[in-house]
Amino acid sequence: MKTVYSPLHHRRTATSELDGGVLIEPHERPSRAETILQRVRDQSLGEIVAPVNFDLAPILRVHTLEYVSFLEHCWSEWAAAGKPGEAIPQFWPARGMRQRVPKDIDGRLGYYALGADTSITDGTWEAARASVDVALTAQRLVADGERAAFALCRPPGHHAAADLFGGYCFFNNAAIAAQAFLDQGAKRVAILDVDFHHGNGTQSIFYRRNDVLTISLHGDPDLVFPHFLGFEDEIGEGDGEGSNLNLVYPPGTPFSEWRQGLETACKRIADFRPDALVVPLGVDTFEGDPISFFKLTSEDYLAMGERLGRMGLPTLFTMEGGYDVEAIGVNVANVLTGFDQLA
Ligand SMILES: NCCCNCCCCCS
Ligand SMILES: [Zn+2]
Repeated sequence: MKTVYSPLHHRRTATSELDGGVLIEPHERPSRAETILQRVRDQSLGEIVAPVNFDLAPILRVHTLEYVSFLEHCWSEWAAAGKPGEAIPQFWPARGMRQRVPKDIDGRLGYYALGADTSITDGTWEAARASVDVALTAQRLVADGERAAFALCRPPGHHAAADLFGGYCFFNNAAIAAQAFLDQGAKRVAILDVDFHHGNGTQSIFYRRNDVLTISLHGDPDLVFPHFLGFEDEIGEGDGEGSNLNLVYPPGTPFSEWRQGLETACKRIADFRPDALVVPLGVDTFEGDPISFFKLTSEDYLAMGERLGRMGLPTLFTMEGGYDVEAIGVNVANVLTGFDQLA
């Protein structure tokens, strides 16, 4: 399987993440992508491909123009306001407040943020754009006939909604790629999010549509980020009713439990008869992950990949979460190896 990678992810090197009331070194750090890339190379999983540069058009098929413009100018506006640290939202249009975009950068940051865990810094825009190019280049490989491709995206994307950033995400790489399949003639696309956290952004982007089936297996939002979406009664709305499936699991969930959800998801996808499958691949389901609570082992990722391969669908993997940096390379490569073994 080919891997698409861009060194421009290094432009996203935030130094602060607000966590537990203090600023820590961000969990979502450059070494994640470098560790994965090294393992892909060590395992000779396939060619490493540089991305093609795309313009804003594919992004604007998913995200609003105002949001994109906010992301492009946020850092310069923040710096121009003389703020000493990295751009961290502090004020939100909370319940009972007006849902409008103010002029002031503090107000604009809060309007477009779903959390304060994701600092915006110099270079974030460039890295987020490159991450979309990585996803769209991998999508093009699959659309042109590759059985599968791995978009080594950083920053990740599955928490980003049409006009929301957070959870370390800015552009929803998987949603943009899914929309690209449709714009290139696909009738139906399935998105199966295996990250530990609910793919809230992806769900909300396609929630009222029936041409994209969105499925997510994740930790109980009552107990973990994103907290306010991802419950099992969210099945889609309007034309999209029945096109969203959330499978929620408790702390300590092992692969033996998790894989039953994977089976349910695979059956749902087979019934949907998609032309392509997009897999937002987070490996923060790993037993050693510092911010999650499932108990998958590194070997389990081989079985996960193998099951996905058995779907027999053109498949695009987009890198999402996974914060045990020591283990992330093995865990990601195991999914891809498991998938490929059926090639
Ligand atoms: N104390 C943990 C803060 C977690 N912040 C959001 C997690 C985003 C995961 C993206 S896959
Ligand atoms: Zn995650």
